[in-house]
Order: sequence, then structure tokens, then C-alpha cells
Amino acid sequence: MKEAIMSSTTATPKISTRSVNVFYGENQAIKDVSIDVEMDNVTAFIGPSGCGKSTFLRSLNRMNDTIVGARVEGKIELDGKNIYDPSMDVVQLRARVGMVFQKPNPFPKSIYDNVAYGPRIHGLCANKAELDMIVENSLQKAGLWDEVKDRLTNSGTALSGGQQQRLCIARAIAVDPEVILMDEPCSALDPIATAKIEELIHDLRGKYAIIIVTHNMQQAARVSQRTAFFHLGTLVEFGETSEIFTNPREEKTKDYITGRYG
Ligand SMILES: Nc1ncnc2c1ncn2[C@@H]1O[C@H](COP(=O)(O)OP(=O)(O)OP(=O)(O)O)[C@@H](O)[C@H]1O
Repeated sequence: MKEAIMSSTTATPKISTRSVNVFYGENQAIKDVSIDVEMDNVTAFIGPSGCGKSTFLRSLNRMNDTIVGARVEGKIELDGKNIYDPSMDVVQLRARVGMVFQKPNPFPKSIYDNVAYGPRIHGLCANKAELDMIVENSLQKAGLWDEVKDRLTNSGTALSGGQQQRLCIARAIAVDPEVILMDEPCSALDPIATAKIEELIHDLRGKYAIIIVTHNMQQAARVSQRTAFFHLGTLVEFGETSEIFTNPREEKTKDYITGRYG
């Protein structure tokens, strides 16, 4: 089988995938994808609708486990450890590899409790003062603290869409993840809220390995250092974002970024 490793890097990858296939029943959504994701970079996954971006993203923290009939083959390692190994604690894995979804999905709880939820269930704090500190730090990192510090007991669902999405990012950050997966995090947001999330991604770069699925090529160009282009379940090209957008090696990539399809 041809290995499509299109990333050449000397850095130790945070996530490494080799020959990954993902199936929904009989249908194969991801075909032989091998990719290395580094800590210091924001990595964008782009490609036409249905090409498998979200499916592949979900395989990186085993969210596909929750879909009946979904099956993942191949090797996916986090810090060199196979995440599909039976010894892997999936709850722990999803704390290390957090996820932010298309539609902001705060819990119907207070702003404080949304952020405190993860640290509480993972036992990350010894007392209320420590928890307060985690909540404040997480909201600071998500760029939301100043807007909510005087109303932490208000419901998270009463915030604006953009604020809700930053609350979801704070919730992911609160359990001290190493990787944050973002599945079209701005698709439900207006341009101003989108710009804030993009700024936030800039600020978070380097602290977490970030992978973002986006339909918006300008967004991929703005926020990422590396871009992977998917088509019909295969990884067509993976490389420096500037190269992918100005000098793609593959005809298919060129056709997509110049708007010929997708
Ligand atoms: N839960 C599911 N059950 C069955 N098939 C699925 C499921 N989710 C996705 N698929 C199929 O897998 C393929 C890849 O879908 P996926 O959502 O990963 O693509 P995508 O590139 O993220 O698309 P979009 O950009 O439209 O969100 C599609 O053919 C889709 O119909």
C-alpha cells in the first residue's frame, strides 16, 4: 500500500498517523492517511464537503468511537503511544486531546461551572481557591475573562455565539490539554466573532498543538502554518500553508484553491 506521508519535518511529532483508514459500515471515508502534527504549529485541514476532514479529525481523539458502525484502522500515536491501544484511557485521552465543535455547545450551567466541570471530574484541584484559579486562567487564555468576570454565575447559554465558542475553548483549556481539535469553530459565527477566535488561535499557538478544520481558505491561510488538503477521503497534499496556497505541488490542490471545485 502506498504511504502518503507528505510531511517532512525534523521536529518530534505530537500526533503521528500512519496508513489510517476510517469506515462507516461498508463505506470508506478515510483512505490511507499518514500525517505528522507538530506542537508548535497550527495545522489546517481543508477540502471539499464530504472529503473526510471531520472524520479524520474525530479519529485523533477517538470521538468516532461514539458513532455506531464507525471503524478506524491504522496507527495513530500521541507522543509515540498508540491511542487505540486497549490500555488507553479514553476519558483521559479526550482531556489531553480536547475538541471544539462547529456549533458552540456550552452546558446549560453557569459560566463558572462550564469551565469548572472538567477539572472537577478529573480531580485537578484540591480546593475551591485552586478551582477558581483554573477557571480564571482558562477564561483569560480564551480571551473571555474581561467580558464575564462579573457574571460568572450567569448561564453559559445566555452568552453571544462568539462568547459561547470562547467559553467552549476555555472549557477545553481547563483540563490542561496538549492538543485542541477545532471542527469549523467559526462556521456559526459572524465576522467579528470569527476574527476574535482567529486572534485567539494565534495566541494559543505553541501552547497547544492546534488542528482546525475549515471550509474557509482565507481562514486556513490566516491561522495555520501547515495545511493538509483532503479529497475524496485521501490526503492529496500536506505542507507549509504558504506553499500550499501559492505553489501547490498537486493539480487537484491547485484546482481547489483556485475555486475550480468544492
Ligand atoms: N456518522 C456518519 N455515519 C455515516 N457516514 C458518515 C458519518 N459522518 C460522515 N459520514 C460520511 O463520511 C464521509 C466524510 O464525511 P465528513 O463529515 O468527515 O467530511 P467533511 O470533509 O468533514 O465534510 P464537511 O466539510 O461537509 O463537514 C462522507 O461521505 C459522509 O457522508
